[in-house]
Amino acid sequence: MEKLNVKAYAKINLSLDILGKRKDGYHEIYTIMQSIDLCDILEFERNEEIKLICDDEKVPKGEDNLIIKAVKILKERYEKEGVLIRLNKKIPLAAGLAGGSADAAATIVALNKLWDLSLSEEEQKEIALKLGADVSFCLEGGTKIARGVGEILEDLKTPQLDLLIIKPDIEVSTKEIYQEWDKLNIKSQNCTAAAIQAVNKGNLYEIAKSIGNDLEIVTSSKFKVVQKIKSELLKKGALGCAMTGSGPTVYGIFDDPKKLEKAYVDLKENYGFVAFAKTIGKGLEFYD
Ligand SMILES: C[C@](O)(CO)[C@H](O)COP(=O)(O)OP(=O)(O)OC[C@H]1O[C@@H](n2ccc(N)nc2=O)[C@H](O)[C@@H]1O
Ligand SMILES: Nc1ncnc2c1ncn2[C@@H]1O[C@H](COP(=O)(O)OP(=O)(O)OP(=O)(O)O)[C@@H](O)[C@H]1O
Repeated sequence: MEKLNVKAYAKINLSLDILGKRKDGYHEIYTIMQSIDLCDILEFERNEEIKLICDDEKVPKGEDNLIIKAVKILKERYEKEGVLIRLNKKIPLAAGLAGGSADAAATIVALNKLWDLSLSEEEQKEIALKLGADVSFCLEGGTKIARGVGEILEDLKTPQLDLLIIKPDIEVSTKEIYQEWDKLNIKSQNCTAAAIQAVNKGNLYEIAKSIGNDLEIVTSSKFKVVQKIKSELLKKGALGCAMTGSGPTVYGIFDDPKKLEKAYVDLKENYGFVAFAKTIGKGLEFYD
Protein backbone atom coordinates (compact mmCIF):
# COMPACT_ATOMS: atom_id res chain seq x y z
CA MET A 1 0.00 0.00 0.00
CA GLU A 2 1.52 3.34 -1.11
CA LYS A 3 -1.18 5.88 -0.34
CA LEU A 4 -4.17 6.25 2.00
CA ASN A 5 -7.00 8.77 2.06
CA VAL A 6 -8.93 9.40 5.24
CA LYS A 7 -11.66 11.71 6.48
CA ALA A 8 -11.18 12.78 10.12
CA TYR A 9 -14.46 13.92 11.64
CA ALA A 10 -14.97 16.74 14.16
CA LYS A 11 -16.73 16.19 17.50
CA ILE A 12 -19.15 18.11 19.64
CA ASN A 13 -19.88 17.60 23.33
CA LEU A 14 -23.60 17.00 23.85
CA SER A 15 -22.89 17.45 27.54
CA LEU A 16 -19.79 18.26 29.58
CA ASP A 17 -19.56 17.99 33.37
CA ILE A 18 -16.31 18.96 35.10
CA LEU A 19 -16.09 16.78 38.20
CA GLY A 20 -12.85 18.09 39.71
CA LYS A 21 -9.15 18.71 39.30
CA ARG A 22 -6.74 15.78 39.39
CA LYS A 23 -3.27 15.60 40.89
CA ASP A 24 -1.76 15.66 37.36
CA GLY A 25 -3.40 19.04 36.67
CA TYR A 26 -5.98 17.59 34.29
CA HIS A 27 -9.70 17.53 35.09
CA GLU A 28 -11.96 14.57 35.65
CA ILE A 29 -14.82 14.91 33.17
CA TYR A 30 -18.13 13.19 32.45
CA THR A 31 -19.31 13.96 28.95
CA ILE A 32 -21.09 12.75 25.84
CA MET A 33 -18.91 13.12 22.77
CA GLN A 34 -20.53 13.02 19.36
CA SER A 35 -18.94 12.86 15.88
CA ILE A 36 -20.35 15.18 13.23
CA ASP A 37 -19.94 15.10 9.46
CA LEU A 38 -17.64 18.13 9.30
CA CYS A 39 -14.19 16.70 8.49
CA ASP A 40 -10.55 17.29 7.62
CA ILE A 41 -9.20 15.31 4.68
CA LEU A 42 -5.79 13.70 4.98
CA GLU A 43 -3.68 11.82 2.47
CA PHE A 44 -0.76 9.67 3.65
CA GLU A 45 1.94 8.63 1.20
CA ARG A 46 5.13 6.60 1.72
CA ASN A 47 8.14 8.93 1.74
CA GLU A 48 11.73 9.05 2.99
CA GLU A 49 11.27 12.24 5.01
CA ILE A 50 8.46 13.33 7.32
CA LYS A 51 6.63 16.16 5.60
CA LEU A 52 3.27 17.86 6.15
CA ILE A 53 1.71 19.94 3.39
CA CYS A 54 -1.28 22.15 4.24
CA ASP A 55 -2.32 25.36 2.54
CA ASP A 56 -3.95 26.80 5.68
CA GLU A 57 -1.29 29.17 6.98
CA LYS A 58 -2.63 29.03 10.55
CA VAL A 59 -1.92 25.31 10.84
CA PRO A 60 1.52 24.63 12.37
CA LYS A 61 3.58 22.47 9.97
CA GLY A 62 6.32 21.34 12.35
CA GLU A 63 6.70 19.69 15.74
CA ASP A 64 3.70 21.59 17.15
CA ASN A 65 1.32 19.77 14.84
CA LEU A 66 -0.37 16.75 16.43
CA ILE A 67 0.00 14.89 13.11
CA ILE A 68 3.79 15.28 13.23
CA LYS A 69 3.82 14.35 16.92
CA ALA A 70 1.92 11.14 16.14
CA VAL A 71 4.22 10.29 13.21
CA LYS A 72 7.32 10.79 15.38
CA ILE A 73 6.09 8.58 18.20
CA LEU A 74 5.34 5.75 15.75
CA LYS A 75 8.50 6.24 13.67
CA GLU A 76 10.78 6.15 16.69
CA ARG A 77 9.00 3.25 18.37
CA TYR A 78 8.85 1.04 15.29
CA GLU A 79 11.95 2.31 13.40
CA LYS A 80 10.09 3.29 10.27
CA GLU A 81 10.86 5.64 7.35
CA GLY A 82 9.07 8.97 6.83
CA VAL A 83 5.70 9.86 5.38
CA LEU A 84 4.23 12.66 3.28
CA ILE A 85 0.92 13.99 4.58
CA ARG A 86 -1.38 16.32 2.68
CA LEU A 87 -3.92 17.98 4.96
CA ASN A 88 -7.03 19.69 3.65
CA LYS A 89 -8.11 21.59 6.77
CA LYS A 90 -11.85 22.16 7.00
CA ILE A 91 -12.45 21.95 10.74
CA PRO A 92 -11.91 25.42 12.25
CA LEU A 93 -8.89 25.71 14.56
CA ALA A 94 -9.04 26.11 18.34
CA ALA A 95 -12.79 25.85 18.12
CA GLY A 96 -13.73 23.10 20.60
CA LEU A 97 -14.34 20.74 17.66
CA ALA A 98 -11.29 18.53 18.29
CA GLY A 99 -9.87 19.13 14.82
CA GLY A 100 -6.24 18.53 15.80
CA SER A 101 -7.27 15.49 17.84
CA ALA A 102 -9.18 14.00 14.87
CA ASP A 103 -6.09 14.50 12.66
CA ALA A 104 -3.91 12.80 15.28
CA ALA A 105 -6.28 9.82 15.50
CA ALA A 106 -6.34 9.56 11.69
CA THR A 107 -2.52 9.51 11.69
CA ILE A 108 -2.29 6.64 14.19
CA VAL A 109 -4.81 4.50 12.27
CA ALA A 110 -3.43 5.39 8.83
CA LEU A 111 0.21 4.67 9.72
CA ASN A 112 -0.80 1.41 11.35
CA LYS A 113 -2.05 0.40 7.89
CA LEU A 114 0.59 2.12 5.71
CA TRP A 115 3.53 0.80 7.74
CA ASP A 116 1.96 -2.62 8.50
CA LEU A 117 2.44 -2.12 12.24
CA SER A 118 -0.33 -4.49 13.41
CA LEU A 119 -0.93 -2.31 16.48
CA SER A 120 -3.49 -3.62 18.94
CA GLU A 121 -6.40 -1.42 19.97
CA GLU A 122 -4.73 -0.98 23.37
CA GLU A 123 -1.48 0.25 21.78
CA GLN A 124 -3.39 2.71 19.61
CA LYS A 125 -5.26 4.00 22.66
CA GLU A 126 -2.05 4.35 24.64
CA ILE A 127 -0.47 6.49 21.88
CA ALA A 128 -3.69 8.49 21.50
CA LEU A 129 -3.68 9.45 25.17
CA LYS A 130 -0.08 10.69 24.91
CA LEU A 131 -1.23 13.10 22.19
CA GLY A 132 -4.28 14.61 23.90
CA ALA A 133 -7.39 13.94 25.95
CA ASP A 134 -9.80 14.01 22.97
CA VAL A 135 -7.69 11.77 20.69
CA SER A 136 -8.90 8.50 22.28
CA PHE A 137 -12.50 9.31 21.33
CA CYS A 138 -11.49 10.33 17.80
CA LEU A 139 -9.94 6.88 17.13
CA GLU A 140 -13.43 5.41 16.98
CA GLY A 141 -15.84 8.32 17.18
CA GLY A 142 -19.60 7.95 16.98
CA THR A 143 -21.48 8.64 20.20
CA LYS A 144 -19.73 7.89 23.47
CA ILE A 145 -19.87 8.59 27.17
CA ALA A 146 -16.36 9.68 28.21
CA ARG A 147 -14.89 9.75 31.71
CA GLY A 148 -11.44 10.16 33.21
CA VAL A 149 -9.70 12.89 31.20
CA GLY A 150 -11.81 11.71 28.27
CA GLU A 151 -10.13 8.37 27.60
CA ILE A 152 -12.55 5.98 29.36
CA LEU A 153 -15.20 5.40 26.74
CA GLU A 154 -18.58 3.70 26.58
CA ASP A 155 -20.80 3.34 23.50
CA LEU A 156 -24.15 5.05 23.07
CA LYS A 157 -26.54 4.72 20.14
CA THR A 158 -26.02 7.63 17.74
CA PRO A 159 -28.99 10.04 17.68
CA GLN A 160 -29.86 11.61 14.33
CA LEU A 161 -29.50 15.34 14.80
CA ASP A 162 -29.55 18.23 12.33
CA LEU A 163 -27.31 20.99 13.52
CA LEU A 164 -26.14 24.48 12.74
CA ILE A 165 -22.54 25.03 13.84
CA ILE A 166 -21.35 28.58 14.49
CA LYS A 167 -17.85 29.67 15.38
CA PRO A 168 -17.18 33.35 15.99
CA ASP A 169 -13.85 34.79 14.81
CA ILE A 170 -11.98 34.09 18.03
CA GLU A 171 -9.74 31.23 19.04
CA VAL A 172 -9.81 29.74 22.49
CA SER A 173 -7.05 28.01 24.46
CA THR A 174 -8.43 24.89 26.16
CA LYS A 175 -5.76 25.11 28.84
CA GLU A 176 -6.70 28.68 29.77
CA ILE A 177 -10.40 27.84 29.96
CA TYR A 178 -9.76 24.93 32.36
CA GLN A 179 -7.49 27.16 34.46
CA GLU A 180 -10.20 29.82 34.59
CA TRP A 181 -12.73 27.15 35.67
CA ASP A 182 -10.48 26.39 38.67
CA LYS A 183 -10.23 30.06 39.60
CA LEU A 184 -13.98 30.63 39.45
CA ASN A 185 -14.57 27.64 41.71
CA ILE A 186 -17.98 26.84 40.20
CA LYS A 187 -20.11 23.74 40.74
CA SER A 188 -20.97 21.39 37.87
CA GLN A 189 -24.44 21.65 36.36
CA ASN A 190 -24.37 17.83 36.12
CA CYS A 191 -26.30 17.64 32.87
CA THR A 192 -24.64 14.46 31.53
CA ALA A 193 -26.86 11.95 33.38
CA ALA A 194 -30.08 13.41 31.93
CA ALA A 195 -28.46 13.78 28.51
CA ILE A 196 -27.52 10.07 28.52
CA GLN A 197 -31.12 9.13 29.28
CA ALA A 198 -32.36 11.34 26.46
CA VAL A 199 -29.83 9.88 24.00
CA ASN A 200 -30.79 6.34 25.08
CA LYS A 201 -34.42 7.15 24.28
CA GLY A 202 -33.35 8.74 20.99
CA ASN A 203 -35.79 11.55 21.73
CA LEU A 204 -34.75 14.67 19.85
CA TYR A 205 -36.74 17.05 22.06
CA GLU A 206 -35.38 15.60 25.30
CA ILE A 207 -31.85 15.67 23.91
CA ALA A 208 -32.23 19.32 22.93
CA LYS A 209 -33.44 20.18 26.45
CA SER A 210 -30.71 18.27 28.25
CA ILE A 211 -27.57 19.44 26.40
CA GLY A 212 -25.16 21.65 28.33
CA ASN A 213 -21.53 22.42 29.03
CA ASP A 214 -19.90 23.45 32.32
CA LEU A 215 -17.15 25.37 30.50
CA GLU A 216 -19.69 27.59 28.74
CA ILE A 217 -19.94 29.98 31.69
CA VAL A 218 -16.15 30.43 31.66
CA THR A 219 -15.74 31.00 27.91
CA SER A 220 -18.85 33.18 27.62
CA SER A 221 -17.75 35.40 30.49
CA LYS A 222 -14.58 36.15 28.46
CA PHE A 223 -16.32 36.27 25.09
CA LYS A 224 -19.87 37.68 25.23
CA VAL A 225 -20.45 36.57 21.65
CA VAL A 226 -21.04 32.97 22.83
CA GLN A 227 -24.29 33.94 24.60
CA LYS A 228 -25.26 36.15 21.67
CA ILE A 229 -24.99 33.22 19.26
CA LYS A 230 -27.03 31.02 21.60
CA SER A 231 -29.85 33.52 21.86
CA GLU A 232 -29.85 34.07 18.08
CA LEU A 233 -30.04 30.33 17.44
CA LEU A 234 -32.96 29.98 19.86
CA LYS A 235 -34.76 32.93 18.23
CA LYS A 236 -34.30 31.26 14.84
CA GLY A 237 -36.04 28.13 16.09
CA ALA A 238 -33.30 25.90 17.51
CA LEU A 239 -34.80 23.40 20.00
CA GLY A 240 -31.68 23.71 22.11
CA CYS A 241 -28.10 24.85 21.80
CA ALA A 242 -24.80 24.56 23.66
CA MET A 243 -21.12 25.35 23.36
CA THR A 244 -18.81 22.48 22.41
CA GLY A 245 -15.57 21.66 24.29
CA SER A 246 -13.84 24.77 25.57
CA GLY A 247 -15.54 26.76 22.83
CA PRO A 248 -16.10 29.18 21.30
CA THR A 249 -18.15 27.13 18.80
CA VAL A 250 -21.86 26.80 19.53
CA TYR A 251 -24.25 24.29 17.91
CA GLY A 252 -28.02 24.42 17.66
CA ILE A 253 -30.35 21.42 17.20
CA PHE A 254 -33.22 21.88 14.75
CA ASP A 255 -36.27 19.76 13.88
CA ASP A 256 -37.52 21.96 11.04
CA PRO A 257 -35.37 22.04 7.85
CA LYS A 258 -36.88 25.38 6.79
CA LYS A 259 -35.96 27.06 10.08
CA LEU A 260 -32.51 25.52 9.88
CA GLU A 261 -31.99 26.83 6.34
CA LYS A 262 -33.26 30.29 7.30
CA ALA A 263 -31.02 30.41 10.37
CA TYR A 264 -28.03 29.55 8.12
CA VAL A 265 -28.91 32.26 5.59
CA ASP A 266 -29.54 34.90 8.27
CA LEU A 267 -26.44 34.17 10.35
CA LYS A 268 -23.80 33.14 7.80
CA GLU A 269 -22.50 36.66 7.20
CA ASN A 270 -22.29 37.50 10.90
CA TYR A 271 -19.77 34.96 12.11
CA GLY A 272 -16.44 33.49 10.98
CA PHE A 273 -17.73 29.98 10.36
CA VAL A 274 -21.36 28.88 9.92
CA ALA A 275 -22.17 25.37 8.63
CA PHE A 276 -24.83 22.68 8.58
CA ALA A 277 -23.84 19.41 10.20
CA LYS A 278 -25.30 16.01 11.00
CA THR A 279 -24.37 13.57 13.73
CA ILE A 280 -22.59 10.42 12.49
CA GLY A 281 -21.65 7.05 13.93
CA LYS A 282 -17.90 7.05 13.20
CA GLY A 283 -14.80 9.21 13.70
CA LEU A 284 -12.68 8.15 10.72
CA GLU A 285 -13.43 7.05 7.18
CA PHE A 286 -10.93 5.54 4.75
CA TYR A 287 -11.75 5.83 1.05
CA ASP A 288 -10.10 5.27 -2.38
C1 LIG B 1 -12.77 20.39 26.39
C2 LIG B 1 -12.67 19.03 25.73
O1 LIG B 1 -12.54 19.20 24.33
C3 LIG B 1 -13.93 18.24 26.01
O2 LIG B 1 -14.05 17.11 25.20
C4 LIG B 1 -11.45 18.27 26.25
O3 LIG B 1 -11.54 18.11 27.64
C5 LIG B 1 -10.14 18.90 25.86
O4 LIG B 1 -9.37 17.92 25.28
P1 LIG B 1 -8.00 18.25 24.48
O5 LIG B 1 -8.09 19.57 23.81
O6 LIG B 1 -7.68 17.04 23.69
O7 LIG B 1 -7.02 18.40 25.70
P2 LIG B 1 -5.41 18.30 25.73
O8 LIG B 1 -4.85 18.78 24.44
O9 LIG B 1 -5.03 16.95 26.23
O10 LIG B 1 -5.10 19.34 26.87
C6 LIG B 1 -5.18 20.74 26.73
C7 LIG B 1 -5.26 21.35 28.12
O11 LIG B 1 -6.60 21.17 28.62
C8 LIG B 1 -6.59 20.82 29.98
N1 LIG B 1 -7.41 19.62 30.18
C9 LIG B 1 -7.77 18.82 29.13
C10 LIG B 1 -8.59 17.73 29.33
C11 LIG B 1 -9.01 17.44 30.65
N2 LIG B 1 -9.81 16.40 30.90
N3 LIG B 1 -8.63 18.24 31.68
C12 LIG B 1 -7.84 19.33 31.47
O12 LIG B 1 -7.53 20.05 32.41
C13 LIG B 1 -5.15 20.66 30.41
O13 LIG B 1 -4.82 21.83 31.08
C14 LIG B 1 -4.36 20.66 29.13
O14 LIG B 1 -3.18 21.39 29.28
N1 LIG C 1 -3.53 19.05 13.02
C1 LIG C 1 -3.83 20.20 13.62
N2 LIG C 1 -4.89 20.92 13.18
C2 LIG C 1 -5.19 22.08 13.80
N3 LIG C 1 -4.51 22.62 14.83
C3 LIG C 1 -3.46 21.94 15.29
C4 LIG C 1 -3.09 20.71 14.72
N4 LIG C 1 -2.05 20.25 15.40
C5 LIG C 1 -1.77 21.17 16.34
N5 LIG C 1 -2.60 22.20 16.30
C6 LIG C 1 -2.56 23.37 17.23
O1 LIG C 1 -3.55 23.13 18.25
C7 LIG C 1 -4.35 24.29 18.49
C8 LIG C 1 -5.77 23.84 18.88
O2 LIG C 1 -6.26 23.13 17.78
P1 LIG C 1 -7.59 22.32 17.66
O3 LIG C 1 -8.24 22.80 16.42
O4 LIG C 1 -7.31 20.88 17.75
O5 LIG C 1 -8.40 22.80 18.94
P2 LIG C 1 -9.78 22.38 19.53
O6 LIG C 1 -10.79 22.17 18.44
O7 LIG C 1 -10.15 23.38 20.57
O8 LIG C 1 -9.48 20.99 20.20
P3 LIG C 1 -10.24 20.30 21.39
O9 LIG C 1 -11.71 20.38 21.11
O10 LIG C 1 -9.69 18.89 21.34
O11 LIG C 1 -9.83 21.07 22.62
C9 LIG C 1 -4.29 25.07 17.19
O12 LIG C 1 -4.42 26.44 17.42
C10 LIG C 1 -2.93 24.70 16.60
O13 LIG C 1 -1.94 25.62 16.99
